[in-house]
Amino acid sequence: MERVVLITGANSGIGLALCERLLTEDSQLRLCLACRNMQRAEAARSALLTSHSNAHVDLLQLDVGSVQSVLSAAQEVKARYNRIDFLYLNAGIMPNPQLDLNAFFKGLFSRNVVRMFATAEGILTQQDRLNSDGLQEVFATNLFGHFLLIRELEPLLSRLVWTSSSNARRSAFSMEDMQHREGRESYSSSKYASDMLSLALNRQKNSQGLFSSVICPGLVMTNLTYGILPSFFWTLIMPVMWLIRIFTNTFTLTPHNGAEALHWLFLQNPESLDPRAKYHSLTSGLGTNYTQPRQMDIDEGASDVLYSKLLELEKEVRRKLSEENADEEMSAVKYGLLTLQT
Ligand SMILES: NC(=O)C1=CN([C@@H]2O[C@H](COP(=O)(O)OP(=O)(O)OC[C@H]3O[C@@H](n4cnc5c(N)ncnc54)[C@H](OP(=O)(O)O)[C@@H]3O)[C@@H](O)[C@H]2O)C=CC1
Ligand SMILES: CC(C)CCC[C@@H](C)[C@H]1CC[C@H]2C3=C(CC[C@]12C)[C@@]1(C)CCC(=O)[C@@H](C)[C@@H]1CC3
Repeated sequence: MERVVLITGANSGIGLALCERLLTEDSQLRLCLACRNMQRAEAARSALLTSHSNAHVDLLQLDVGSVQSVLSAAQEVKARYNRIDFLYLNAGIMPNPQLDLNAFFKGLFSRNVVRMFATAEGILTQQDRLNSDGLQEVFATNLFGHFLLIRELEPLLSRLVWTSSSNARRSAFSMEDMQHREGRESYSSSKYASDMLSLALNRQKNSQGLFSSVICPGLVMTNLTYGILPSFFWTLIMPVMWLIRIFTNTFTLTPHNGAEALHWLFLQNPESLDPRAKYHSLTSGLGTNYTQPRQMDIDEGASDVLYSKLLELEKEVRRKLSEENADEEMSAVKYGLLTLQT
């Protein structure tokens, strides 16, 4: 039977590389590229069809950062497919990243240098903002939109794979401020929250046949990293990066290498996976790719609390949306009556 794989943020970087790798693995797959920008989605589809001319590649308009868009896209998915074999929750943003050069140079001469290169701990901050749904943009995109999509598609789903990050850190996340309104590490917080949510989903849903995993692709040259330093700079220092790769196998560098763990999970039996592990894409100094599980720093109790808080927020957001829709209908009726009278 034809398997259906839906990938969010599939038009560039790691998501697009994953599409290439999955089509090479199984040319009979039906891929659904869920993207916010249809022009970029079309370009990605054309690129995939150039290398896999008989591939089945569908497009879906989805802005994971918008509640309305997620709900409409979910309706469309339910109309199109009976089931989704794999849902890759890959779309992600890191807006206005700022590198603390002082901390970076201090870190270079500290015992934590390898850890700094692997996780960017202590050297990277972001500036977040509210979106039109009144949610913090990074939280909405990296976590909540995906949560809502899962909730909408649940009966169709069996495997979930989150593109998380080794930048996810417990100390960046606060249960009292899960959207990270206060701090300047919204990316780290959202990725830690996705790790927790994955564990909670496994705890709640494994018995119903739904399995969730998280991966870290390593440091990869994509639009996301070109937002931190310009692409010409990365190209300039590439020899240094290859050198660093000898000491930290987390410098996977290319989207193809970064997609290693995403591809590896596609080939695994879900029962054999560890719900508390993050699966890391790694590349050795000689350029060999492999996947390695590493334990996550997560409490089961806390992950359940986050799950309940997300359910509460979902209720609130849905109520707000239906009130807005009712208001709009009311003004349309009033406007209709007015035009009838005049
Ligand atoms: N690059 C790296 O070193 C690392 C990346 N990651 C994670 O990997 C994932 C993929 O990122 P990467 O490939 O690096 O970067 P890219 O910027 O190339 O890819 C991100 C993808 O997400 C899409 N996207 C962003 N916001 C939305 C939205 N609101 N709705 C729908 N799609 C959206 C982008 O679409 P558009 O083109 O329209 O912007 C793009 O296709 C992210 O979750 C990122 O956090 C994790 C660790 C390291
Ligand atoms: C190597 C160069 C001489 C200097 C590069 C310094 C920094 C720009 C990088 C060092 C560690 C990097 C890193 C990320 C971004 C760029 C660095 C801070 C990430 C935060 C990118 C997104 C992720 O999700 C993480 C896994 C990356 C961790 C390492």
